[in-house]
Amino acid sequence: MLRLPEAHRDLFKKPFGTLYPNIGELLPQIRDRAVYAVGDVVTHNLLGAGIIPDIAIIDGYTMRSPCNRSPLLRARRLAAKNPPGTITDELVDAIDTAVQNPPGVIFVDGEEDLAVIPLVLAAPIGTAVLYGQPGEGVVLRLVDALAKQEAGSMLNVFVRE
Ligand SMILES: CC(C)(COP(=O)(O)OP(=O)(O)OC[C@H]1O[C@@H](n2cnc3c(N)ncnc32)[C@H](O)[C@@H]1O)[C@@H](O)C(=O)NCCC(=O)NCCS
Ligand SMILES: Nc1nc2c(ncn2[C@@H]2O[C@H](COP(=O)(O)OP(=O)(O)OP(=O)(O)O)[C@@H](O)[C@H]2O)c(=O)[nH]1
Repeated sequence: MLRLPEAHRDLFKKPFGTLYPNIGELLPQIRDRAVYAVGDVVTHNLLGAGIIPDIAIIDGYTMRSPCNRSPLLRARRLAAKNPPGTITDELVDAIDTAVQNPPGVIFVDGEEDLAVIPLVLAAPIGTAVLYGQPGEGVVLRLVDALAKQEAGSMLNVFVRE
């Protein structure tokens, strides 16, 4: 697995894209795009806005029950262990499987926040990636060459264990 050194955590606390106070404000940006969501609240709010993410990465109970309802029922269901502060090979493999055969819901046993990095690296150009910024709102990153380059350099600060 890859571990995020304590010294570099701050690098990941600032938004890795554009911060919006709510999903409603970014809807025009993601219409006609594949949407990948990281987090239970983000996924819940996308469904509430009538948007079914092509990939949802969640970790908490909040979403487990709604995932048994129609919108995501037909999605491939994957599981991956991922302790806080890490990116496990299991999570990366689940992301690759879901990207190759969407739609998919990845249930993370642990913490899903850092999944944004491998997700941006695996996502096709043009995909909209959304994740929650605690207490501030939702971050949108449209996947382009720069996003992949930045995600690659963020991955470089991790230590392989
Ligand atoms: C820096 C991050 C990614 C490190 O995550 P890590 O896996 O080590 O988990 P950590 O124990 O730090 O956090 C556990 C959970 O508490 C939440 N959290 C973290 N810091 C705060 C905070 N200051 N206030 C409220 N909630 C917080 C996070 O959303 C996270 O889900 C995380 O702390 C964080 O800030 N996440 C929110 C932003 C995010 O997802 N960034 C990733 C984009 S590349
Ligand atoms: N205002 C607003 N805030 C949001 C939205 N989505 C996420 N957030 C914020 O981001 C935080 C984390 O969102 P998520 O990562 O989706 O929620 P989560 O999966 O329960 O969070 P962790 O498991 O702790 O990572 C939320 O608690 C909110 O503070 C949104 O649509 N609107």
